[in-house]
Amino acid sequence: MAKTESSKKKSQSKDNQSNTMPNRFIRLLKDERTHFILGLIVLVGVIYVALSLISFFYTGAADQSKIQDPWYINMGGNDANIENWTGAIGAHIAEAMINRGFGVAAFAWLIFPIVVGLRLMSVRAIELWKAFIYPMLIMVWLSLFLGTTLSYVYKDTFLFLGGEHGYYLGEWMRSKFGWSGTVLVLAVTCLIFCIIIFSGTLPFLRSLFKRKPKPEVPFAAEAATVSAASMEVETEMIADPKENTLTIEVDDLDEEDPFVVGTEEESPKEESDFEVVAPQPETYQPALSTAEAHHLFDNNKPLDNEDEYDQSSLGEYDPTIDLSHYKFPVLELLKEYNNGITSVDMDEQNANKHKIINTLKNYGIEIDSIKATVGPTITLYEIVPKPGVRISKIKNLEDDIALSLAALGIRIIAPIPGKGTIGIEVPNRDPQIVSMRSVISSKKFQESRYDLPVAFGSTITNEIFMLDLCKMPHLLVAGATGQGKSVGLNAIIASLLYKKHPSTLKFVLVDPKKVEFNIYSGIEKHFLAKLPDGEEAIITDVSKVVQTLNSLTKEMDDRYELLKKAHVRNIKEYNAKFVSRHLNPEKGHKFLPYIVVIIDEFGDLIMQAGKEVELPIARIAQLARAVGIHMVIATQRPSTNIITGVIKANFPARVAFRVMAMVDSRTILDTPGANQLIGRGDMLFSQGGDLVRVQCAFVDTPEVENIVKYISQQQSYPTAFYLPEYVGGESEGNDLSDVDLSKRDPLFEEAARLIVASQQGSTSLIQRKFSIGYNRAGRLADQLEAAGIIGPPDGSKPRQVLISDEYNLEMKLKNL
Ligand SMILES: Nc1ncnc2c1ncn2[C@@H]1O[C@H](COP(=O)(O)OP(=O)(O)OP(=O)(O)O)[C@@H](O)[C@H]1O
Repeated sequence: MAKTESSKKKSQSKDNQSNTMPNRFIRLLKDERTHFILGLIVLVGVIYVALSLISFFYTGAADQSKIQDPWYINMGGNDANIENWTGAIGAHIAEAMINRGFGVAAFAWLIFPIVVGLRLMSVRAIELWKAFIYPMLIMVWLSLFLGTTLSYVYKDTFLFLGGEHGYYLGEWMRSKFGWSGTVLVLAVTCLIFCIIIFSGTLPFLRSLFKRKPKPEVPFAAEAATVSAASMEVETEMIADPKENTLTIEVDDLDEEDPFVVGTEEESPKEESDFEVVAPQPETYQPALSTAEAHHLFDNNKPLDNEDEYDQSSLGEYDPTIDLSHYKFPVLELLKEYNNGITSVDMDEQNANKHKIINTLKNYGIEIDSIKATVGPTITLYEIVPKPGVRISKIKNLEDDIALSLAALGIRIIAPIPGKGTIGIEVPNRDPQIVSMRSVISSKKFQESRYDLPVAFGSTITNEIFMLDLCKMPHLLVAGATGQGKSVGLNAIIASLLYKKHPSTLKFVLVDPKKVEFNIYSGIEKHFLAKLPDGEEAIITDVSKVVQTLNSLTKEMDDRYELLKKAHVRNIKEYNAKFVSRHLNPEKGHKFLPYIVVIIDEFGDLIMQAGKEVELPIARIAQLARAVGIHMVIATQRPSTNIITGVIKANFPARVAFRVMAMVDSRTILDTPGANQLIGRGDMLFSQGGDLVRVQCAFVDTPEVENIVKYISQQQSYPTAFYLPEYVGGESEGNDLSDVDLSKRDPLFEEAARLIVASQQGSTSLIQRKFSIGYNRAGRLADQLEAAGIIGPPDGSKPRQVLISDEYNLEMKLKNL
């Protein structure tokens, strides 16, 4: 009972406290209605003052003589017969603001109270400092301008257009700086205000200093101008023919623009600055003549020009000597699909820009700027969100943006690595073909000094995308059927054919589908490698594939043997030593061409031959880099039973064409993305985690036929390049296929370290060191052989140790 009494008292005293005068007053001030009423009062005041100012122009002359006290200090003065519409007070306000103050510019005083009023009424929230500073700057300047220029009429009029402020300040400036100084100050301050206040000023001023487009660079100008005109877009084009870039700066005056001039939510600067860039291929060359092309490629050949002949007569060996008249394929064999130039459809660009901005806005995401880079098939919109926007929020809008743009293949990169922006990739309405010809004729390809140059195509920013297969060192290509895989493989082969002499490169082509590589049979004696008893150089039969792969592992072991004898670490050093005649051919030394193994539909092989194929592939992938054997394997079934852990671990470079499911993309690239591609050669390249979106160069069957015909008509070697005969099939090979590396002996790693440290592949050493029986040591040796750490048994001699140091061993153990 007593408790309730005391709590009652407590609540009463609380009520009393909250009802005290100051509290009530604070509540009143916070009340929404109070704000509205105050805002309304301020706006009414503004209207009153505005009317007084307007009225001043009509009644000022008549009232002038009645206003003795302009600042209205003596309010009890004679106010009779004042004609100003707002009475004596209004007349005095107008007189003070206009004539005694800033002239007509005095209207600028009204902006700030309007903004305050609207804010109080919660009608519009505009930043107060902007509403104060900008009008003040304009008022001071305008008053000075009018006061200076119209000073001579001040004596004859009741209306001082610049006010006394303008007049006296102008007088003072003229006395200090003279007329010309005053004009200069006015001009410069005007420019500074414009730069601060209007965002279009700076691009406009810059464009005045930039070079005008030349008539001989007409690309895309027409399209852009036509569509720009139809959209009432003020478009300014700057084309630099030397850099082959086209920059279009757009001042979009579209009334649909969501910003309202003068509001702070979207200032004109932020959305009207829409830069569209369509970088052109760095050096696009029109078709070279055959003669020029010969010249070009002859110069590029590493060892096939006349200088080298001279050097060989001085003692250097020339590996190309047998086919010294070999002519590299010429550009004319390839087709021109377009002029290699990306045109810009401003209509599309602006529409996409608006849709992106509006979609983001619908989800409450404001942006600072947006820029478009137009590529051959994809446009990259780079946006800078306003501070405070969470990146994951934008990333989650992928589907909504795709829906609003009604386009497939939208990819959001948030953030773009190395830049502070967010990228939205949108497919172009009219995708352009990147021709193999434009890629081959590019400066980058022509001047490349890569050992195995592979030109894939063009990036979004129209740069030629090239890689050195030697460095990759193997490549995994995957993509659903019909998305451009075969074209991609042909592009790889074609770029190598354009750069390599038959003496320096051999292909092993595996084609279980039997249709893709048949076209290359014409260059068998120039460029293909095969088994000595192989009838066809293009391998289509699964049993032949197994034999060929095993033969390649033998070639690899033989090459390692040669490298070891020559005391060099890799094929490059070996060949250099051989060319300089430091290696005796009588001792089995020979010039070693690179071998590129290309396997189309690797999935079919794994399904049919399983481990028989996987193990040699894994072994070659692990070891063959140093001896110049590189693999490109392609599959349209990117499932985990085909792209196994062993394959993935050994193929760090991967190309993904479009796949149908995100899980497939993850299998190939370890990340989603390939499921969002648009097909027809749209691909993602990944190495070490970095993803690059590339439009694969298109090379059609007739073009490949032309290249093959051009080469096949020339003098060739008498036969294809013969791979060594594979002899270990019945004995060690069979034993090894029984070895299951997933069930390794617990001593496996210790034994491997022992063998590599001692460089002795001896089973009895393992037996002794670990005090184990002969059978277990033998099993360990077999496992070490299957893992590619030691070679096969060699009679009574210890087995060869294939790993030279502990570092390489650790890498290998990690990948097992
Ligand atoms: N880079 C490209 N540029 C333009 N179009 C392309 C490109 N690559 C492929 N295409 C188009 O896609 C079609 C299919 O390409 P391709 O034959 O390479 O597919 P694929 O993935 O090898 O299919 P499959 O696995 O069934 O052989 C081509 O005929 C061509 O029309």
